[in-house]
Amino acid sequence: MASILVQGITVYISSVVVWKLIKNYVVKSPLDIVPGPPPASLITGHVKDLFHADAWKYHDEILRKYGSVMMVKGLLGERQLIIFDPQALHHILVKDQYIYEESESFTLSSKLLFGEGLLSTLGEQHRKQRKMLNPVFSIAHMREMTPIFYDVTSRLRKAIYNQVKTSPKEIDVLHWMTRTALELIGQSGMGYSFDSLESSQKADLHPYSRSVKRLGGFLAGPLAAVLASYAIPIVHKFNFPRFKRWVVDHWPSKWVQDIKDITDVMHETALDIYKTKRQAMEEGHGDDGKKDIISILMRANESATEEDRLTDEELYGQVATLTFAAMDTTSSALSRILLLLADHQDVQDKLRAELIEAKKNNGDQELGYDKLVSLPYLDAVCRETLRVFPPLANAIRIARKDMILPLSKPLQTTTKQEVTDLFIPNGTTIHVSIIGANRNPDMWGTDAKEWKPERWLNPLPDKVAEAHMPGIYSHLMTFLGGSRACIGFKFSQLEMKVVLSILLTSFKFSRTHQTIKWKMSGISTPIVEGDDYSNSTMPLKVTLLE
Ligand code: HEM
Repeated sequence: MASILVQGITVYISSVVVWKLIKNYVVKSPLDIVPGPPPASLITGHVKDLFHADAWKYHDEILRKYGSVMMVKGLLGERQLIIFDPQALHHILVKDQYIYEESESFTLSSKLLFGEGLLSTLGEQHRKQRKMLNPVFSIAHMREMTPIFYDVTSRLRKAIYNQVKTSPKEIDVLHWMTRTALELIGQSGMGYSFDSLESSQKADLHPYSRSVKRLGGFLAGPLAAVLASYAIPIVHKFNFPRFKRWVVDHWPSKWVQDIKDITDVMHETALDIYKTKRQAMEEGHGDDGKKDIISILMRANESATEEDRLTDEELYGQVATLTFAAMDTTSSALSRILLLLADHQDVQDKLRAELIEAKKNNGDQELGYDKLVSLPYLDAVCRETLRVFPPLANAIRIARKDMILPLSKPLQTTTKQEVTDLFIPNGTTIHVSIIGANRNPDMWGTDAKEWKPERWLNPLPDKVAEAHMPGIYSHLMTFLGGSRACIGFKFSQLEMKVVLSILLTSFKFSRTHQTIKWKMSGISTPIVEGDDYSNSTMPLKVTLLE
């Protein structure tokens, strides 16, 4: 009986999906039937090229050949835009941000994974959540949290020291950066410990981070795109959670069962953290004066007006969202920096010298927030890495109605027409090319693609400021701009700087014989060339300094 019911539901959902595909991409291909300037003649590639290992070469190619806008074929044959023209980005992310919104498939999938947090809400609800959360990420709170960062990172140093104390060793740096990032968001975000960082076994990765890593593999590819775009919105319309759960439990597909197990682990972990905090608060002990993000948020929420107050579901949603958003992004950035330092030993030596000198001048004590964030060379290395290699190369938005999108610079189509704005039909998918914006030679000069930390030690070219790129960080789009920009960007910088200051004053990092590639679907992740795509690793040789 159960299997007949599940089969019936499968047939129903499949037919609705097939019908929607036909309707969207055959009957109504929006860029064909709506009048306006001819962006279709910009079509030059396929969106899947954005997800290859080393896909930034593709963005560089766009820059070289087409300027700052390119039209590509989507995974299902539909037309999508890749854009990094500054004025167009200002419209998409700031001026008309409520028209160019996150896609329904993204917000609904986020809701399934993280509940009612920042990543899955839109409009008024999102605005209300940001209003409560923005103050929690203030510099004052970052300052207060700095000792927690040092405490966790000292445990990381000890773990690596134990492995390399007798002789240099090959260490999977990504593994350690992921564990550290998770423990840091656990301790400073929720006052919760995911990982003592004592064991050096790979198997000791917390089930939460194992699940997030597996999830990345499952969500890449056309099947996940079709499900997220078509099946999830259909299923979402049925408001019978227990019935939906029953169907998922009986669904005869290993893929679905694996995703279910992964999301269950993520959900249960976040719920456990949230319930413990809520209980401590209700019993009037444990949370008073705690400096972690969720404790501060819960206290602020208690005294907020009725109209601003977040519900329990929304508070739980922030726990799940922050844990996810903080882990792989910052560990990807830190792994990238350490790889670049391994390739540029001169930069590594110079940075180490700055850190040792600063600590010496601080009475051999670890630097506090203000001294650490103002170290010029450390800052230059971090900025330059986040510019050339942003962990998230693209952000996706959907036009919710027909729009005219102005451009900073006229654009030549492949049929040699010049256009100063683009007609964007309702429903068009837009890839905000973060990496294209950050490497634009019109702003950064002819060496825009090169990694040169020194460029931040001198005044930036005038064109950088004149472009008015709407990014919240250093004229870069790495953390995006507008009201959905990354809320944790100061947190991530503090994390990077504390980890680098501790590791580089204790160890030297160099390359092994293995070649590292970067997988670019979602958050960039390193893999060893020739290895399975789902096995992200980044081995480096680590030597204890005298
Ligand atoms: C190098 C590290 C990081 C990078 C490059 C990064 C980048 C980004 C980007 C590009 C977005 C916008 C995504 C979109 O709208 O499509 C975003 C959003 C977000 N990030 Fe980060 N992030 C980083 C670290 C963090 C950390 C450490 C936290 C939390 C402590 C965090 C929390 C969030 C949240 C909650 C959002 C959603 C904001 C909203 O929709 O209002 N991120 N991040």
